[in-house]
Amino acid sequence: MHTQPNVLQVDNLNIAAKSSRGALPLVRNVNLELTPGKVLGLIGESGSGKTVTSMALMQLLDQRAMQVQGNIQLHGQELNGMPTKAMRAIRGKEIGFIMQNPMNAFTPVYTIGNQFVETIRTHTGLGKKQAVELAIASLESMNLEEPAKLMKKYPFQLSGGMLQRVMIAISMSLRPAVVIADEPTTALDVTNQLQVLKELDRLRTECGTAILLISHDLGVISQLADEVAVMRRGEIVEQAEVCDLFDRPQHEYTKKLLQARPVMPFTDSLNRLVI
Ligand SMILES: Nc1ncnc2c1ncn2[C@@H]1O[C@H](COP(=O)(O)OP(=O)(O)OP(=O)(O)O)[C@@H](O)[C@H]1O
Ligand code: NI
Repeated sequence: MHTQPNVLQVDNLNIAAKSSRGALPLVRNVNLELTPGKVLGLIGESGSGKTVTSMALMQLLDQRAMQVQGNIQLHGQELNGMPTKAMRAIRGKEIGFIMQNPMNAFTPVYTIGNQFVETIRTHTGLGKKQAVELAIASLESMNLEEPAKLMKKYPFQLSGGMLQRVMIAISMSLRPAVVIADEPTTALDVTNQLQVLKELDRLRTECGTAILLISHDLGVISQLADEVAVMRRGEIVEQAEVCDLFDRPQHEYTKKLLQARPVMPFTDSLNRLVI
């Protein structure tokens, strides 16, 4: 069988919170592989370490508070410990990030348009006019109406769901090799959830983007993920192809997670997204 090279490979990731009483382990021995065009789902109860893991991959954890050990390789390039400036060039361009809390992703004092255009221009050679056009097209693809007007607004003038869609538009506009999506649909109503899932699916099929999808919504996971990793208390306890995991969970914890919420019977992933 032909195996595709990994775009993002995480080996032996350990994360600990620094405290006066020493390091408090939050994430232990995590190994993850993201391949082009594939979606890896990450599930696990609240507090199990999903967000901390995703923040570590982006090198967004505060080094004064957290200790991150292990290898995080993007196309073979080590990200862990990379200087801030070099990492900034990768974030957004090579790795798109959809944060669990959209408010944190924006600066309150600049308009949406300002921040969007600035992000595009930082990472591409595009002029102002083309950057504005790209921003507007991306906002439209997220079902956001009157994008030109929207660009003139400030983050606090938008609802959580709208901000979430703007953030997704920004993270997708540069067609990154990797997208890390932390609960991308949680703040959205059903129509917009579907739109986001479709866009993520389009990104992976059209651009071959590798996606890490964190969600507590097993319906979302079953629709989009190819493989699923299950996290419990900072450790991956089980990882399998999505249909195997849903049909034949091995670990007791996975069985409990699946029982906690009724899941739609598994069909061929994503065919159901087409409406
Ligand atoms: N800055 C921090 N300092 C110390 N501990 C932290 C910090 N941020 C998170 N934690 C702890 O790390 C653990 C994992 O939190 P994390 O946010 O990754 O969970 P999660 O799986 O994303 O949960 P949820 O499903 O609720 O989003 C929790 O025990 C949390 O209290
Ligand atoms: Ni989280």
